[in-house]
Amino acid sequence: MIRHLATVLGERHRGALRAYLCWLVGYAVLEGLAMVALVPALRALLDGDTDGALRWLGVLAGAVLLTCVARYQQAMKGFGLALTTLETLHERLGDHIATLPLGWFSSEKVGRLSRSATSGTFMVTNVFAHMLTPVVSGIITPATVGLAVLVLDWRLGLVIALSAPVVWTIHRWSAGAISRTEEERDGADALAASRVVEFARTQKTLRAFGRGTEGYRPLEEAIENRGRAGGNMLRQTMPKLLAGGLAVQLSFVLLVVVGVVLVLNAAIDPVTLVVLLALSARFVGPLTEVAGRSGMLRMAANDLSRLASVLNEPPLPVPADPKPVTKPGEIEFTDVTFGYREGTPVLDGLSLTIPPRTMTAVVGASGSGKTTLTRLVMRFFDANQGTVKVGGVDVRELSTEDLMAQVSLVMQDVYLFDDTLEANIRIGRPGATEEELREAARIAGVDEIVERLPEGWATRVGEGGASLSGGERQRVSVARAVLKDAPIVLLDEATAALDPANERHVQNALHTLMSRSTLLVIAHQLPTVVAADQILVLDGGRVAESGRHADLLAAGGRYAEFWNRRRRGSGWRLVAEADA
Ligand SMILES: Nc1ncnc2c1ncn2[C@@H]1O[C@H](COP(=O)(O)OP(=O)(O)OP(=O)(O)O)[C@@H](O)[C@H]1O
Repeated sequence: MIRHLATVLGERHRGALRAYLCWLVGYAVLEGLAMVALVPALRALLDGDTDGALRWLGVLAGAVLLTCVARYQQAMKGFGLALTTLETLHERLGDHIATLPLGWFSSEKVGRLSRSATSGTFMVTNVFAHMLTPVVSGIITPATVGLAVLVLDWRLGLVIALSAPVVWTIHRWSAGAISRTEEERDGADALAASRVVEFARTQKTLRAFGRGTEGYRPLEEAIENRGRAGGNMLRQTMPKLLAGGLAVQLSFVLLVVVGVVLVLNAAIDPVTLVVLLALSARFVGPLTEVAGRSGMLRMAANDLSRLASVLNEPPLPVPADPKPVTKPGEIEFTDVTFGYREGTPVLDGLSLTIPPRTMTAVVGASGSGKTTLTRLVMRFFDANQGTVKVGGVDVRELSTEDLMAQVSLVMQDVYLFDDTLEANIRIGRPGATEEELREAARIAGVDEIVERLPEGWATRVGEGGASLSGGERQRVSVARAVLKDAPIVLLDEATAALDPANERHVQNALHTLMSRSTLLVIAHQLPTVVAADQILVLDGGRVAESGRHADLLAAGGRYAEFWNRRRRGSGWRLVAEADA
C-alpha cells in the first residue's frame, strides 16, 4: 500500500510521504511508551513512594507532551498530503493518460478510470487525512505495550506474544475477503455504470425499434449483478470482521485468567497484576478499532492499486533523441504488419509510398484496414513489424509535436467539444488570426452554418456537437484541418451519400487541401476516387492493386471488378466477396 501511495503521489512528494510516515510511526511508539511510563508511576503510587511517583509522573508528562507534538506533526503532514493529492492527482492522471497508446482505452478501462479519478481520489485523500493514523497507531502502540509487558513480566508477555499471531491471522483473513469481494463489487459497479451510459446513449436506437418502454436486459442484469455482489460482500466480510474483534477480546480475557492464576500461585503480586492489566487494557481498544477500520482501508488500498496501475501503465515510447522531418508531406510504409490482437493481423506485410502533395484514395472492403492505416500514420498504435515513415522519418523517431504538426485528421465520427463553433475550429491552430479562421470556415462551408445559428460564431454546439447535423459536423472538422494547414491530411469521407450542399463544400475543401498538402482519403465518393493521383486497393492486409483509375480499370483486376459491380448497383462502396 505504501508503494502505491508513493506512485500516486509521484516522485516530487516522496520526501513528504517519508516524513509523514516517520512522524506517524514515531507518534504510535511514543503513545505506547507514554502508556508504559504509567506502570512505574502507578506502582510507586500504590507502594506509597511519593517521590518516585512524582518522578515517574514527570516522565509521563514529558512522554505525553512528545506524543502530542508527534500527533500534531503527523496530522498536519497527513492533511498536507491529502491536499497535495487533491491538487495534483487529476493533473498527473491527465498528463499520463495523454501519453498512453490508444489501444489502452477500452470502454471497461475508461469506465474504471472515471470512477478511480472521482471516488478513488476521494479515498486516497481520506487515507492520509483519517484512515492511516488509527490503523498504524492501533498496531504499533499495542506492539510497543506488548514488548514492555514482556520485559516487565515474561509470562503475561508470552500470552500477548502468542495471541498476536492469532489476531494478525484473523485480521489478514478478513482483509483478504474484503479485498476479494470489493474487487468483485467494483467490477459490477463499473459494468452497471457503463450500462447506464449505454442505455442513455442508445435511446434513439431502442425507441426506433420499439424497445423504449420495455426494460433493457443488459442494464437490468448489470444492476442485479451489482446487488448480488454488494450482498455477497456483506455476507463474506461481516462475520470475519466480528471474528477479528472477538479475537482481541478473547486475548484480553486469557491475559486476565493467566494473571489471576499467577496471583493465586503467589508468582506475581496483585499490585503488579492490576498495573499490567490496566496497561494491557489500553491496547484492546486500538486493536478492536483496527479490526473495524481495516475494511475501509482495504477498499482504499484497492482504489489505490487501481490508480497506481493506471500511473504505472507504460506510455507509448518517445525517442530520446528525436529526428527532424526530412521529406515533409511524404508517407511510406515498408513491410508493415499490425493487428489489434495477437495472431490476427489486420495489415500483413503492407508496403506503400505516398509522395508529397498528391492525393491518394484508399479503397477496400469493410474491415480491410483502411482506418487502421491512418491510425498507424498518427502513431495511435505502433506497427508490430516493419516501419511507418512520416515526413521521411520513422514515426518512432519523431517527437510527438513534430508528428502532430505533420498531420491533420478529418474523421466521419468527428467529436466537437461543447464550446462555441469558433473555439471548435480554432483547435486546428490556436494562434491563427481572425482572417485565417474566417477563410478556413469559408472554404469548408461553415460560414453558411454560422448565418443560420441564433448566436452566430458564439453559438455553443452541445456535447459532441449534438446541435449540428452529421454533415455540418464534418464541415467543422474540415475547417479545423484547413486552418491547421498541415503537410498531410488524413480524411475519412462520409460513407452515406452527402447532400449536394455538403458534397460541394467537402469537394471544394479537398481542392484547397490538395493544392498544399498530401491527401490520404478513405474514399467513399466516386469523384474523389476518380480524381486521385493514386488509388490503393486494400485486400488481405496488403495493397492488392495501385494506380490511377483509368489504368486500374484497364488492368481488369479487383478494382475493375468492383467498378463494374458498382455500375450495376447503386453504391460505390467496395464489399467483401462474402457480402457481395
Ligand atoms: N480498436 C480496435 N480493437 C480491436 N479490433 C479493431 C479495432 N479497430 C478495428 N478493429 C478491427 O480491425 C479490422 C480493420 O478495421 P478498420 O476499421 O481498419 O477497417 P476499415 O477498412 O476502415 O473498415 P470500414 O470501411 O468498415 O470502416 C476490423 O476487423 C475491425 O473489427
